[in-house]
Amino acid sequence: MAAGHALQLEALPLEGLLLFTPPRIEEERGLSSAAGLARIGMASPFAQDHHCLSRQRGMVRGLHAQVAPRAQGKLVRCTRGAIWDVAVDVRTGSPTFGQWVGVTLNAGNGNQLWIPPGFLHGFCTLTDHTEVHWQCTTPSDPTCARSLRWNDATLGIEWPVTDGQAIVSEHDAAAPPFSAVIDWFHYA
Ligand SMILES: Cc1cn([C@H]2C[C@H](O)[C@@H](COP(=O)(O)OP(=O)(O)O[C@H]3O[C@@H](C)C(=O)[C@@H](O)[C@H]3O)O2)c(=O)[nH]c1=O
Repeated sequence: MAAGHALQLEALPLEGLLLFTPPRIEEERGLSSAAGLARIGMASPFAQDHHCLSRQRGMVRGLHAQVAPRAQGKLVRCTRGAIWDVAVDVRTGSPTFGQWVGVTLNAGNGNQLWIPPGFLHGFCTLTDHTEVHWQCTTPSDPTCARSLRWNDATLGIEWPVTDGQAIVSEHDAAAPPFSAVIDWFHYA
């Protein structure tokens, strides 16, 4: 990538969350963008790739995490449309336990959210036909999967949809409340 087009990196208010904006070179054929965690001294330990399509605006997926021995970090990007992407700190002992951060990820600027193990993840589509891609540090393992109700009042997440507008899966609608989070992760 040409000099002067650096990867932008923003540390978000909850320790461990990082927002990347890779450089994008616009040229006559379209654009080119390259980013590598190695550029900022992080290993790139991804074990699995996911790609999902949400047909409608206002679809909420989450909140999801995987616990040990398959605790999972994720690097999330939106490759078509836009999402409101949310991470919740559920590391027991963390000074920000129960706090959340939300960012808009969109295909236009290619920004990416790094969510380390210890956070729940969820998103709401802001456009129809939204595609999201994420890389995970561990393979999916249903025995380690944990969910929390996306609209739990204790968390107070500001979603761009009301409870009545949101389109959620049966599984996510039946997820337990915040009080179910008991020692899923430990703050180191
Ligand atoms: C995650 C996963 C799903 N599937 C299948 C199961 C199901 O038929 C379909 C959709 O699965 P889910 O309902 O779990 O998909 P979804 O609700 O999109 O789950 C995702 O939500 C976001 C917020 C995350 O953070 C992700 O890690 C993941 O948990 O894909 C697999 O076959 N392998 C996998 O590894």
